[in-house]
Amino acid sequence: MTVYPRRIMGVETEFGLTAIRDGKAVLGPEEIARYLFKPVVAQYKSTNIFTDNAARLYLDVGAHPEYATAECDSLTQLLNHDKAGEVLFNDLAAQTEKTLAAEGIGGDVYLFKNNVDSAGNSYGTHENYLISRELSLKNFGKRLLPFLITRQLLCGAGMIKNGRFVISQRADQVWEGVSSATTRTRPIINTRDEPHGDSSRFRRMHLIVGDSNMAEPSFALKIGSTQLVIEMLEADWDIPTFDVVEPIKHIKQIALDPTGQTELALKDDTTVTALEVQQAVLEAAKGWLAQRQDEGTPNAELEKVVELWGRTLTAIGTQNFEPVSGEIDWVIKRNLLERYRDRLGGDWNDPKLAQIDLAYHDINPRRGLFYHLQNKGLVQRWTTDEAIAHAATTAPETTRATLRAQFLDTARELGAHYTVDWVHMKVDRPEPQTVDVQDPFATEDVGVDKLVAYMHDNREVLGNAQGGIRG
Ligand SMILES: Nc1ncnc2c1ncn2[C@@H]1O[C@H](COP(=O)(O)OP(=O)(O)OP(=O)(O)O)[C@@H](O)[C@H]1O
Ligand SMILES: [Mg+2]
Repeated sequence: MTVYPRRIMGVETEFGLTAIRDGKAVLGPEEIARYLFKPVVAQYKSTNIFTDNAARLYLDVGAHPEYATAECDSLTQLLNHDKAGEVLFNDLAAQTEKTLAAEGIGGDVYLFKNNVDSAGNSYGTHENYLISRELSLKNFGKRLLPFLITRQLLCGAGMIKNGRFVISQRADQVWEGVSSATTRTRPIINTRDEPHGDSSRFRRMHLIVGDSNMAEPSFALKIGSTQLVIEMLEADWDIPTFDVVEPIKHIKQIALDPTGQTELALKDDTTVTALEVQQAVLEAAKGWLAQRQDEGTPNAELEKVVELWGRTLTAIGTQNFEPVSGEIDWVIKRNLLERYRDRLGGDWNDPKLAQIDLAYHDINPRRGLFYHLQNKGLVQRWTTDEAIAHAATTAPETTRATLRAQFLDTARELGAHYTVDWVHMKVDRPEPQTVDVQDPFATEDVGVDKLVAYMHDNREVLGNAQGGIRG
């Protein structure tokens, strides 16, 4: 089986959005979303565009703006591009506040990187991992499930729900293990076959089970641990298998139990705890990493992942969370909420606590509670502001995304009439010319070079700078 130490990955994040003036929402959800996208529409005539860093920024049906990172091939790079999405949306929010003020509507615009709004509606954070076409996704997915249902112990974002603290926001929102339908049955692993690449070689595995993360180390642990498990399964590494009878029932129970002691019933009539599953997978990952090919995500980064993974499981086992209190989202948030709860009289149902819960996810670095903690040095960094700022303007240099960025750069500079998606790039004039890059690992492509040259050669007759973009 092909093992991909260098693997294409992308993360899609939907955001919560509202504009508040004097404590009240000033516009309906769809209206405020339209305001947020006004600068995008003014520039690109569309609410579905590829940005200069080759990511996709769009407004789907409903009112949750989405950012899908460009294709990345290593962990910290993906983190930088995920955080770049916050930067771009935060800029749009600032512009929207100015427009609202100018129109006499006023209000502060809030974007929340979380997964549940105050009415209980859920929106997603989707992880995409390239895997080989040789794999049966159904089988592969089933073997991943025990890890995925317990992964929330490492990287849940936590929230108050029905008067108590739960460690994951999304655990309640998935209804199935592995299937091909997204909206109707919300499977943890979506088998819908849209590889965005050569379908004879690649699959794109689409996971919808994770929470959005604010803390950089939590994001790194979520993606890094998953990468290691995928590699081990591809390599047929000796990784313990757990035939869990009812994974979906357990995922909800695990969210309620920060001790990790939830008993998972196995098909051989024995049980294992959620924490034991994670410990067993971590032990296997350590062995794997010791001989892993140093490609894609550097082994040095994955060693940091494994170290944090171990420290987190120890914290859960001993219930002494001090050693991870600046790294794991649900732990950081629970500490914060408990401090306020005690001050407010001890009731988890206090509406002020719900506000704090939400304010943690505010992406505005000068206002959000998470950023307040990070700016004070109470939350640890995995990357730097400089690297994030670079990712906000520059496509990943090591994947197909860099080709898309070159194409967009020329097309936009010369005012070409063009369309683009993950695979295709097309210029309409003077004659329609389409190039597809079916290999997401490619950083050079003769067809793209020719298309760029074609635009330069025909700069006088390229179009009227309308710049229609297809997602
Ligand atoms: N071959 C690939 N393997 C893994 N990930 C990929 C591949 N090609 C693209 N991606 C990533 O997949 C994500 C696709 O995002 P997009 O929002 O367009 O998702 P979708 O699932 O195709 O569509 P939608 O969200 O509209 O249903 C991006 O983050 C992108 O970087
Ligand atoms: Mg999407």
